[in-house]
This record gives sequence, C-alpha cells and structure tokens, in this order.
Amino acid sequence: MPELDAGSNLILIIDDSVDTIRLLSSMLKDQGKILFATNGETGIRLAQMQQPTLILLDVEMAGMNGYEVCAALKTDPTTQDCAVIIVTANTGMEHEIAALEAGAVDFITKPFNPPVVRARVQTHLRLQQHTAMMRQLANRDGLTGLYNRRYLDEVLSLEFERHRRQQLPLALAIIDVDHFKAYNDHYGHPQGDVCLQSVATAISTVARRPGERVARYGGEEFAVILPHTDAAGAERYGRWLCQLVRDLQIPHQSSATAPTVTISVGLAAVVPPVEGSAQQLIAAADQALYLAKTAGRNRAIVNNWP
Ligand SMILES: Nc1nc2c(ncn2[C@@H]2O[C@H](COP(=O)(O)OP(=O)(O)OP(=O)(O)O)[C@@H](O)[C@H]2O)c(=O)[nH]1
Repeated sequence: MPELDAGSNLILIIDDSVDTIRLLSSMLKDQGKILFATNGETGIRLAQMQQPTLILLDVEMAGMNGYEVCAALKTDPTTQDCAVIIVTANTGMEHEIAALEAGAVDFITKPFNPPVVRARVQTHLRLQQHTAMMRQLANRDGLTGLYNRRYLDEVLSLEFERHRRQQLPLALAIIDVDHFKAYNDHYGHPQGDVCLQSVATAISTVARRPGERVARYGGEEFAVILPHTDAAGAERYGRWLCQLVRDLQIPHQSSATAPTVTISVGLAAVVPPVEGSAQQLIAAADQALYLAKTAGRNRAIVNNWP
C-alpha cells in the first residue's frame, strides 16, 4: 500500500468533551495536523475556512447534534468533500444507518479501541488522498489548470441552491478575451495558448475568498463564481478584472480595441428566487457579456436578473 502523506492531512475533531478531543488527538497526532471545535456551529465554520481532509464528529452535543452538523457539511459546496466519521457511544444498526444517511463515511464507537480508530482514520485519509487526486484530474482544464466547465456548472447549481436557502446574493462573471481570433492569426496558436495561460493566472489571483471558483468556460472564455456578492460588488469585481488584464500589458497589435490584450466581462447577480435557476444566471451574465462586447469591449457590464 502507498505511504500516507500525513503532512497534507488536516483532521478536525468536533466534540463537546475536551477529554475526548485530547484522547483522539493523542491517537492521531502522527496522521495529520489536528484542529478541534467543541460545538457543531464552530465546527462548521472551521470546516468552511480550513476544508479538512477528515472530520471526526461527535453525535451527542448541545446545540446542533452530529447528524445535523454532518448533513449541513454535506450540503455546503465548500465542505461537502470532507470525509466525516461519526463518533458515538450509541451502538446499534439504527445509529449506524443514521450516520451513513447523514452523509458520513464511517462510524466509530466509544469507548475507543485505539488500533481500530487509527486504522479506520488511516483508511479514510488514504481514500481521501486518492479521491482528491482523481477529482483534481477530472475537474481541471489541461491548458490553464483552472476548473473546467463541467465542474463549474456543477458547483454553480449547488451554490445557487445554497444562496437560495440563505437568501444571499450570488454573482457570476463570464470573461472573454477581446479579438482573440486576430491574436491567434497574428502571433500564432502556441503564443495564443501562452496568452490564455497568462490571463488565467491573472484572473485566479483575484479569486481568493472561500467559495470563489475560476474556470475556463470555453476556448477563450473564463467564468468566476462570486459567492455573497451583489450587483455593486460584481461591478467592482468586473472592473478590477479588466484592469488586471490591461496591467499584464500583453502586446496585441491586431486588436481594434487597444494595443494590448483586453477582456470583456459580463456579470449577473441575484438573491436566487424560488423559481429561478443557475441556467438563468448564466444566461443573464452571457447577455451582459454580449452588451460589453457591443458597447466597445474592454469593459465590465452587470445585467439585471431577468
Ligand atoms: N490559442 C488558442 N486559441 C483558442 C483556443 N480555444 C479557442 N481559441 C480561439 O479563440 C478564437 C475565438 O474567436 P472568436 O470567437 O471569433 O472571438 P474573438 O476573435 O475573440 O472576438 P470577440 O470575442 O468578438 O472580441 C478562435 O480563433 C479560436 O480558435 C485555445 O485553446 N488556444
């Protein structure tokens, strides 16, 4: 079996007993970096910020119980990929089923049998590492290393649902390199690839907040999901992106817009309504992109929700 790369593992223990946290930490200290929270709400916030590899989650806690915490983690796109092992003193089939139904991958009972705890945790850490590697390959665009369109569509649907539940604004930016056919014709396709890579890197440097995801959406098109962003924030973001690409100063002698490479950005923002869909958000951002192109390119335009 391949060696476990413990250095990259982050294990979050959510348990209201400090003694249990101490005990589990001492059993697992050589399997990864340990974080802990003493209630469900703090545990969820920590998981959203740190995205641990594995979460050991106590069932019986004041406030949210472990099953509720697990269900919340599994419906949040920022934490849904963390493996959750439920920890409980309750033995019996119905508890095991409840844990698996809430989205947990395994179940550990108290009192702990240290070799069993270590073996189970190690197995799931190893599985997580393999899954992460496969996911990385399946979700990425080969040329730029950004997420691909399939992944972005998937995440956008989940984010749309999450923002609808929370009644928070969600924005989407669609970015298109201006006169890119002319760029290829003038500088050649391989140089065109280099240009796309530079633009991709520039765009990804501005996506740093949790949940922001950047994808290559088509040939010379990119998209960014902007959680918790309203129309005013989206417009600022779009203008910032345009400036960032202008600042790259990539020569583009055959552009009718500017002597350097520029982008047009279409944005749409909405607090998702009950009857709305992620597809409508894409259509609204696409429409804004069309407006940005026809208004002269090298600019960002925000569309109103249809
Ligand atoms: N080098 C390179 N070019 C690509 C790639 N994918 C798509 N393209 C090119 O991107 C160009 C897109 O051209 P158009 O859709 O006509 O758009 P445009 O020339 O940018 O014009 P506007 O968008 O209206 O400013 C085409 O020439 C494609 O061949 C790629 O991976 N590498």
